[in-house]
Amino acid sequence: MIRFDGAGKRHPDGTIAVEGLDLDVPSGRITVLVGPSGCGKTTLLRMVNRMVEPSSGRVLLDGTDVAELEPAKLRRGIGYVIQQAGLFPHRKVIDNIATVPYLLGWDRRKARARAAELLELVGLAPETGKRYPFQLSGGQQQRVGVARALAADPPVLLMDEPFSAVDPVVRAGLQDELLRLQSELHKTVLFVTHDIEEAVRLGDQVVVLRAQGRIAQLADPHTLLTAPADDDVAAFLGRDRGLRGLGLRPASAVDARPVSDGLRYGGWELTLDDDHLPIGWIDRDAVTAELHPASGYRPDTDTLRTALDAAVLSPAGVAVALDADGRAIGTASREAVLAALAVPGDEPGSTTDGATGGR
Ligand SMILES: Nc1ncnc2c1ncn2[C@@H]1O[C@H](COP(=O)(O)OP(=O)(O)OP(=O)(O)O)[C@@H](O)[C@H]1O
Repeated sequence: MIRFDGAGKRHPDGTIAVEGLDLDVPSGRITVLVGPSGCGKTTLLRMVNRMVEPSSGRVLLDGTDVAELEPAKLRRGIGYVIQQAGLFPHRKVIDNIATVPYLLGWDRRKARARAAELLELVGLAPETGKRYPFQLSGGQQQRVGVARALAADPPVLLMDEPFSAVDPVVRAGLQDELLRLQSELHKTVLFVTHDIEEAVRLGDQVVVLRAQGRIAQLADPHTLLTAPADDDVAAFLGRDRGLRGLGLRPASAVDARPVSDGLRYGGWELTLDDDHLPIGWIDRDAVTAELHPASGYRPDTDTLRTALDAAVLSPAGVAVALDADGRAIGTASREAVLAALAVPGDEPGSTTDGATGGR
């Protein structure tokens, strides 16, 4: 775990970059620092690997004050990914990735074998390793940057706006990739962005900062979107924050009506075959028994967004909950899906565990 314990930074010219922050960054999770330009995000991130020394307070890594650790050694145990990847232009991709293993004194063959493994892990073809950074696209360079940060298998990853220099489509791909990697690797990730969309997509917890590194809110993405701490946070989250929450909440949160409780909604009836596979909706008042497509969602793997989409597309306004074999297990109206967006018992401004508040 990384702990900021009253960590502050006052520069010699008197600028207070960070006033003094208490924050716990839990192990094995992604914590995102988000906030307007100049609020101190990069300063906080760099305090962890001692690229910035706090002028007050401490930063603890698994209980040890990083100030007691030798910087070069500390940094070898912390992956660091920055905007534009920051690759060495004169070194082949494979050697860029192997930078830290070389520094750790691994022999060349072992270091390159590890780098080749990492190329694959971040979704790049083996031949990419032989190229120079300028021969890669921006998105590919960022992948190399991530691979390089992971080379010595550090438990901690610091990521400073790593995806902000690429276009939105590539960026979404890189975000997916990071989530996939994290589901395998379980690193302690501290991720800086000024993009709230990225923050709620990636963060297990999101720390919204105001000027001088003060915490405006610390919460999981869903709580943040549905219960912003105050008007400033709500404004920062944007007007469509409620809709964005749909993509974050699992469809299992919907209180679906079991198939055994009936398949009629007003004049519409869902027909199933003998195996409970949906055939379609029938308008019971219509003269002909025309079948209308039944759209469904998987409660175990989909989000509320998919469930709502299925409900909206259905002529009855009802989504069909399906099991892994496509059998109907329940039905959920638009209203039922939307009701799942509300978090019972959550008070506006509540924070998650691990928050120790700002000063
Ligand atoms: N060496 C320095 N001397 C004086 N002030 C500095 C120095 N480095 C940073 N600052 C100031 O500290 C504040 C925080 O900077 P920091 O780079 O941490 O912000 P940030 O939130 O990462 O910003 P951005 O999103 O624009 O990258 C800013 O006001 C910045 O101008």
